[in-house]
Amino acid sequence: MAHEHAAASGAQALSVRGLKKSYGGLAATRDVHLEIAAGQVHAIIGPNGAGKTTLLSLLSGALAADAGEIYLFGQAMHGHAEQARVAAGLVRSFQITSVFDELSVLENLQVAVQRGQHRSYGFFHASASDRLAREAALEVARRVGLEKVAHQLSSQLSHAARRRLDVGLAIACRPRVLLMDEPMAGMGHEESGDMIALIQSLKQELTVVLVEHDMDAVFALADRITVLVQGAVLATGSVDEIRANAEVKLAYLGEEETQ
Ligand SMILES: Nc1ncnc2c1ncn2[C@@H]1O[C@H](COP(=O)(O)OP(=O)(O)OP(=O)(O)O)[C@@H](O)[C@H]1O
Repeated sequence: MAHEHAAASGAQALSVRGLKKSYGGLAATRDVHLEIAAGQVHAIIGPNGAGKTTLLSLLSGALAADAGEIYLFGQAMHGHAEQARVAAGLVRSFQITSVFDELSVLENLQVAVQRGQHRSYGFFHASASDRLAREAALEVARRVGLEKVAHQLSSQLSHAARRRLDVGLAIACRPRVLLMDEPMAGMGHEESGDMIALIQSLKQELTVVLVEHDMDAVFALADRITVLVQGAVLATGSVDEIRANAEVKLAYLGEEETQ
């Protein structure tokens, strides 16, 4: 597969150059440059209001950047709408609104598979394509540990199961780079552990950009960490480099002191 080849050759999954976004007078993203290697979990951390969610929204295309370039395995994504980025393999998870409460887990996954289908099974006619979509949806349900509740209504899921469904919906779109916004939010210790294991398992297939406040999860998962402060990149490095970085410690200490 091209993606595996890319991972093996150390290719950049995502390159971000000079990305900028202001809300009125407030610069939420200031000239952000990022290089995210294929097959890695790359965490984005930073104090509240640092611009992490804004950055993910700019990458997914939910927000239009004021300036800058975004490349997915060398292919320009800037200037493309969100759906075109999804089709190219740049997919954001945890957009809770994308779950249809009145559909079962499996039906939700099937809708997501069919949305991303033109990339893979577009040449089959409708009924064969429906069957393949259902099989693919079942496979995704297994993949995220929801096979036992596959026929339950999505509205009946626990919080943790719903978050797994969010991951499943994103995987169903066959991402090459998965953007995850606080996957551990609102989870207990054990549920977080399960989510960490799930994200760890995804690394074999894709690249993950992870925004997360739970530092235990970040340190367990990340190959590289980028620290954002006031919309700008303060530092990028390995877990050990970031933990030892005096400027990073100061940025967090500064936050604690003001709270
Ligand atoms: N729609 C908006 N309009 C105006 N300002 C906004 C908007 N969204 C975010 N901001 C501001 O932009 C800055 C960055 O916000 P953002 O949500 O991206 O940060 P964050 O790092 O994700 O924060 P948190 O960790 O609290 O989720 C903050 O100062 C925030 O108040």
